[in-house]
Amino acid sequence: MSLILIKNIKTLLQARDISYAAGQKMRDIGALDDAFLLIEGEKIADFGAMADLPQALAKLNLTEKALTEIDATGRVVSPCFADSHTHIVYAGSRENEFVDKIKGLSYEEIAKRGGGILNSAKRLQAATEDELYQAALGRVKEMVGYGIGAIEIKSGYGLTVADELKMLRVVKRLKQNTPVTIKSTLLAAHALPESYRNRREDFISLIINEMIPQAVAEGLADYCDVFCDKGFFTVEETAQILEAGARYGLKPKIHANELDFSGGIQVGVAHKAISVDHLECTGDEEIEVLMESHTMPTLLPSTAFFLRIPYPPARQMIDSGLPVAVATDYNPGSSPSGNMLFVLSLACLYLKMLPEEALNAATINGARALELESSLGSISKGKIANIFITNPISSYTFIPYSFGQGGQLIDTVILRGQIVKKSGVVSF
Ligand SMILES: N=CN[C@@H](CCC(=O)O)C(=O)O
Ligand SMILES: [Zn+2]
Repeated sequence: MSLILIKNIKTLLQARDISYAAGQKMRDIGALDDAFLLIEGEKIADFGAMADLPQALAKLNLTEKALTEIDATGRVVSPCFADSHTHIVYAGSRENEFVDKIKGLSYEEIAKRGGGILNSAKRLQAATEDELYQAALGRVKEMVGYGIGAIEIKSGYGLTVADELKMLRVVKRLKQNTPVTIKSTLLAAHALPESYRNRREDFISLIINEMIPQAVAEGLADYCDVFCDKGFFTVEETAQILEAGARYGLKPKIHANELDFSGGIQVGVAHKAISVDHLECTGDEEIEVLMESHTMPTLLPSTAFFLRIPYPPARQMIDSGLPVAVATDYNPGSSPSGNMLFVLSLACLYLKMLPEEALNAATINGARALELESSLGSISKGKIANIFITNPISSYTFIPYSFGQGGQLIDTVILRGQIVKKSGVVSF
């Protein structure tokens, strides 16, 4: 079995067994200075202070094992980020809408003119599964370069039975062919197709009677999602779809309260959603509902940045005792970037989160928003060894501080105990 020893680590983050961090506890990032980390096979075997390394090594039979040593002097080592909300299976970009937006059109106005999600749907329907797979694989590699080791990927640009399944088959291939931990979500209720303009109920029936059963029969979906917001799907429609999903064993992770106080948070919590995501329009009432739930509030600051809409009240949420996760929402319309490092900077600057809170939100809380907290998100013995090593930096606060960095901040990424990024190059 392979053995990797990372030694002389300047600071090891999340060095503890934890399943999520909420409220005041988000200020603690479990930092251990002058540390080592031992990886055996796919898993974290041990970690601790450098002073304790000889004892840890004595416990291992080194003569039988090939040992790779990495000197992490001056570097920060962290569990990889878990990006719990993305739409990275898509065809073509939407920079023409970017220009419309600069000229003053809102997201909803662009959508009403046949732009937005319907524009991406047209392009996706014309693309082959292979073309979509190659493009999405490139995005997965790019995201690994930013230190991401787990990704949720949604459908929602297909909008026909065949095309939604085509998207989910691409996600299945990514699950099988990459070392990244991937979860897939059926988001058939992402936008109402033009052909259903005057018969919404027919589209809801199609989702309930065909898309959900077929996606589940092929083993293509882990979760079920609805864009519950003004101009998209109502609370009643959302409830109908989530109930149908539940009958087929799909738990909800939903888009809620991005464009309005839509009731999305309430309907998500009522249906025991694993997460409710976006939450730009959140007030006291919504926070109270979240406080009484196990649902992870998931914030997507690069979307608010790109759409120039108000940021969600993260400070109020955390100060009320809630946990929050952050994710990239990587998609061609509202967040054309999978750069979690930039998301951390936005979380600090505009969500007013402390660096420790932002790092918790992107690691252990992101893992929890994917139900992966028992195997990922912290440095605990027995968890899967998904970790990144930065270039030499002055402190972990440098990560969100140095905004606009590309993946060059991250020197090495290890996924399932294998080095997949070294000296800036991702390969798998
Ligand atoms: N808000 C809904 N869905 C995506 C945007 C999709 C698009 O504009 O293509 C989001 O999460 O931001
Ligand atoms: Zn989204």
